[in-house]
Amino acid sequence: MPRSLLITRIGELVTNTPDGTVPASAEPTGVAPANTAKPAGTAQPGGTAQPSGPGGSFAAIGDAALVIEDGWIAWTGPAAQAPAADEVVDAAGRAVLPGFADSHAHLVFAGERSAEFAARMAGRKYTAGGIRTTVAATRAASDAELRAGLGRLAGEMLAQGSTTFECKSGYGLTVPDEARAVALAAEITGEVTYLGAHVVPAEFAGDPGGYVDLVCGPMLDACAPHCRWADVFCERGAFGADEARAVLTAGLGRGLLPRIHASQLGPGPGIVLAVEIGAASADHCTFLTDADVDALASSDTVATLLPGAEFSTRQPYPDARRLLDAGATVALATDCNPGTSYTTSMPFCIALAVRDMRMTTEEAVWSATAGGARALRRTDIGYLAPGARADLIILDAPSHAHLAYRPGVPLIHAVYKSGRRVG
Ligand SMILES: N=CN[C@@H](CCC(=O)O)C(=O)O
Ligand SMILES: [Zn+2]
Repeated sequence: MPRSLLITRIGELVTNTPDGTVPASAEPTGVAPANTAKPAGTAQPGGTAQPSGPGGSFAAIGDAALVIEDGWIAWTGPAAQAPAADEVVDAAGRAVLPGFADSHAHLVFAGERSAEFAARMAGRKYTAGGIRTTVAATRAASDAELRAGLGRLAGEMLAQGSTTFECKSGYGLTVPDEARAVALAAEITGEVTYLGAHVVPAEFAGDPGGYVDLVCGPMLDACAPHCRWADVFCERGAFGADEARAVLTAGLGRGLLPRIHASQLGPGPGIVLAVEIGAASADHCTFLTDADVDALASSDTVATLLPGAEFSTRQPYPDARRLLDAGATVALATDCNPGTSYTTSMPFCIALAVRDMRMTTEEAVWSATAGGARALRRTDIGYLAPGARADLIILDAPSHAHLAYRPGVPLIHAVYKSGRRVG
């Protein structure tokens, strides 16, 4: 018999309905379609779920409980109806949420670029060229140094409630350095992304086509065994549409699913390309055209917004409302990297999204959990109902809204991954 754990006296249990269905054992209330603006609802027991939008729904139960068996959610519902279990945790009125799914992070690097950040705050503009500074430091670092940095950042993420995170290469840009980056990333996450096409390294400045050939050929061969995803920075100063298509098509040929950095620094072809090629996600989406919004709204490609990057580069935030109102699925992620967004905090990104991108608290939490799961094409995380992995967080607060209402405050009381307490 599997050992069971009951978490009870939950003030607000955020369940989510990522696939548009209502969890069988729960009667969620306070349900707001993730794709429409709704006032914050207070979770209460009983009531009826509203039909969900194409991007799934935020849903929550008040005075709730959940049961974990063998690392999976076995039951959710009103605390008064909770079944007995081998162990009991008293949440004492705290909120319980699915763990955050951070679907965009660059964690394998050495050095830091605080001087570049300070110069930007003093008025200098961000350019993709800063990436080369980190490439030089990363190439010079030992495996042990890179592994230590990766472990530190992964620890920060877990402590702030990210139970799943993606990790890209992209600061090596030689065959051995990229292969080393993805191998190190694979030691700590299953969501490893090959980003050999981050920028053209200085030694290929006179031969960008030669670099794309390397990325699509020997570098891909060396990296593919460690990766699930291929990515490309499709932007002026990095790679154009044809090069991006070549890289993502080559990745598909090796079984790597596509995702893309698109329209971060200006409007460009990346979002439409992402939809055309069936990418799981188009990331940044800071500069949107009507065609971009239409393409995202009529596709399975998630728009992953990275407000930490706009915060740290002092750019305008992406227009989340326009995407949501058009029916696109929106995810939030940290974009943790030493250049444009040196944060590992999903709560910080949620606060920015609510305060500065006019997302409701429900939409922001859905996007940071179920939205991130969608962006990673995962059906086992991002929600809490039978069938979901028991990846969850207990907040030191009675409701999810506190994540935006109390910005900068460490609100993560406990973190469970596959039913085991890890933070
Ligand atoms: N835009 C491309 N890559 C990173 C920035 C990397 C850097 O500046 O080091 C990003 O997602 O923002
Ligand atoms: Zn990025």
